[in-house]
Amino acid sequence: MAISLGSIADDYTGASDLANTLTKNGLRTVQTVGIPDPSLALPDIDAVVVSLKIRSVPASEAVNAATEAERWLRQQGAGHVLYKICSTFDSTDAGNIGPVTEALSEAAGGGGVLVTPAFPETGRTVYLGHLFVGGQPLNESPLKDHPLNPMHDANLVRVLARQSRGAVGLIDLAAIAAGAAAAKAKLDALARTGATMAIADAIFERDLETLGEIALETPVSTGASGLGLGLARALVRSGRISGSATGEDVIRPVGGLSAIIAGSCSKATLRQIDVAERVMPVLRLDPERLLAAGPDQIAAAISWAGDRISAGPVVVAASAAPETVSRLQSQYGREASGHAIETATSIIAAELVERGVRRLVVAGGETSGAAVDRLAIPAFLIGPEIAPGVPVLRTVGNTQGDMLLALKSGNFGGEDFFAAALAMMR
Ligand SMILES: Nc1ncnc2c1ncn2[C@@H]1O[C@H](COP(=O)(O)OP(=O)(O)O)[C@@H](O)[C@H]1O
Ligand SMILES: O=C(O)[C@@H](O)C(=O)COP(=O)(O)O
Repeated sequence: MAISLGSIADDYTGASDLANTLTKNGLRTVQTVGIPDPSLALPDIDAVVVSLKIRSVPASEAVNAATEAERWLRQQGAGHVLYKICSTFDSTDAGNIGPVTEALSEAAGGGGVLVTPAFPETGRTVYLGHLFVGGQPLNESPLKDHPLNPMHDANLVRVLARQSRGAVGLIDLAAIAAGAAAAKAKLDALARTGATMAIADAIFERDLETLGEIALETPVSTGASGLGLGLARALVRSGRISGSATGEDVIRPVGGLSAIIAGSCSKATLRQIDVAERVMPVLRLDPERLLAAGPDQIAAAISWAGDRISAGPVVVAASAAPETVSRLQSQYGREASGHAIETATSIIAAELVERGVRRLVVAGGETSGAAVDRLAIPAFLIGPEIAPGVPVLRTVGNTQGDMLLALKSGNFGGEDFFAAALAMMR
């Protein structure tokens, strides 16, 4: 198997978002969880997205995991490696977007790296280096209240520079509108002046198509699904792959029971939980009691779900509004509370799978990572899209047999997302 495109995703929902975009744009794609064991049989594919859980870990840990994944992807034939980050540039002044991008670039021989989180399909656009989420600058959007990485600056040149060793430049929309050659010349000129990375503006898909063409001429790029779209379309245009991927056969029914686990506290997920409550039982975990008396709360949640699940899907949610999240964090610390809740939701997910759940929806990036790790699922095939950025996934090499999953990024999906997802998972 020689792949055309390799990607390293900094979280698991982001990985399935990217794999979905690549599949929709014609690349036969597999999402692996970490570097797969050599014994895992993968089908004939054009692209691999290696899911890592490195968005909110110490930078040195993220760099080590990502460079190891890059080495593996190059061994599989990848000429270009995309580092998949969040379309909201989810990061802190300590990293990990800058440190990982610089390390991947150094491993590939250096040169300026193109960076853009733009993903117009979900309302993420970049203009003059400033990220907009829907109609709002990043720092005024709900991401200002993110439980792990609150975003307080929309100027990505500034944000990325704070977490990087090298200088950061800007390829503005005017350069991109002038075409691939002009934009590539700008990237090269910035690199000559010492910039290790350049934030690229992008508002429309055509901008991402231009950026994809440029990125393919370099060994490494960093971006969200929008850049994935640009790269995939550039690969298909170049004739290097046939562009005939389809995910329909991936959703062959698996049967079994179904459940939803939510740990995202994003505005979209909070609304989705409220709406689901009209049509299915919802258990709202009490995070304060969960932190104070973990095992009892977890056992109670499993028992609550166990009593109801044979009659239909249930939702178990830790999610809470920003005020509640801040209260808990000031008492227990940001990382400790996030980690304890992720552990709890992952145990609940694994216990429900033990009790026969084979169709599972998980809301939240970190939450999904913890759940998939506990379930020890090695890889996924990519099925049809439920909502922009969220495909149905079918497990590959899973010891519990085939399962269908949806790993939903906190901010993605319409208000009826949970029912819509389960309607596609039989
Ligand atoms: N009630 C709560 N209070 C504090 N933190 C919470 C609560 N519920 C969930 N969390 C934590 O918030 C984080 C949400 O991150 P994540 O799962 O990545 O969601 P998103 O996709 O919205 O970013 C996780 O670490 C989760 O454990
Ligand atoms: O790019 C995106 O917006 C998503 O793919 C993503 O990474 C979102 O992160 P989470 O909300 O933490 O899942």
